[in-house]
Amino acid sequence: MTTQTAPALNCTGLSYSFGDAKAVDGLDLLVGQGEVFGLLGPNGAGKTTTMRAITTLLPVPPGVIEVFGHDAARQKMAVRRLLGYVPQQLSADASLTGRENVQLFARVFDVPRRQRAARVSQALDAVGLGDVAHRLAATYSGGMVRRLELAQALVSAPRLMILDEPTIGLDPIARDSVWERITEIRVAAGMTVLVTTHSMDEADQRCDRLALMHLGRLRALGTPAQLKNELVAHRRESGETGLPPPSLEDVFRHHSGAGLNDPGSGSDEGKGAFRDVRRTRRTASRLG
Ligand SMILES: Nc1ncnc2c1ncn2[C@@H]1O[C@H](COP(=O)(O)OP(=O)(O)OP(=O)(O)O)[C@@H](O)[C@H]1O
Repeated sequence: MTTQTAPALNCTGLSYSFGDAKAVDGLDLLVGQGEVFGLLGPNGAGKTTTMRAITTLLPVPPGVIEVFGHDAARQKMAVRRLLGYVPQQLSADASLTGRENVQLFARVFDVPRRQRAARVSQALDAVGLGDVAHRLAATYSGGMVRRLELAQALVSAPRLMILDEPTIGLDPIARDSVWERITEIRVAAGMTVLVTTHSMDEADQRCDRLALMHLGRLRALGTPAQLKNELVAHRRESGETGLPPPSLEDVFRHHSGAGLNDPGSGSDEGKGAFRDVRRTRRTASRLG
């Protein structure tokens, strides 16, 4: 299989533990080229751990993760060259201008020196920051910072873009603006997108397929419509009648026993609380 025909991502039996705690437990995932694939689940489900393993930031054994046919353990650098990653944490430097932030990533990702200036400008234009690239990132709004982080990841022309909660803490207009840019770039560059979100609307409207994780395991997989239809069928078989058509939120409550925004559930109870505070603070400082 060549990198042109291989799936963007093939994950087979991915497991990862922090000490005795299993964060990911035997996950299988196949993401086709060009898909926008949503990884969903309550806090602590294992989504970020999965993404970090795919980016080669966490060690995995050979034969577990392949990116466009390249083994993440054996061909780490080849995999890294194919990826763009926008982590949850702030990755832009407030004391640099927008352009300097993207230039920094161009150097880190070893974009050839002669192409650098053009690639930096292209990435900034692609996220709609070309005109404000001379301004310090400290003066950007939360949505602009997120778009700047997208530009940082884009400058290496990745074939698989990994976005960990790209719209967290943004207002609806900024969210739409971030997604519009992601969609435009994806179509123009034929990029595959793997994204986590806690927003039901985003998952429903923006993702081609979704995987629901809970406590490190895959609980459901399909298009948003398929997942809702499966719940309709389940309700029919169990004699639950008179309910309105299920939303994605209902689907996730069904599979995980909690809504996507509930901090933890079942044996994971309470694990999300501190993380939510940290996240809110991060977002506040980003906006402030
Ligand atoms: N560095 C770490 N050290 C110890 N445990 C960790 C570490 N990172 C994650 N975990 C644990 O692994 C599990 C999965 O965490 P992970 O961050 O992958 O979940 P998540 O689905 O991304 O959650 P969220 O939606 O809150 O980002 C959780 O129980 C978490 O507490």
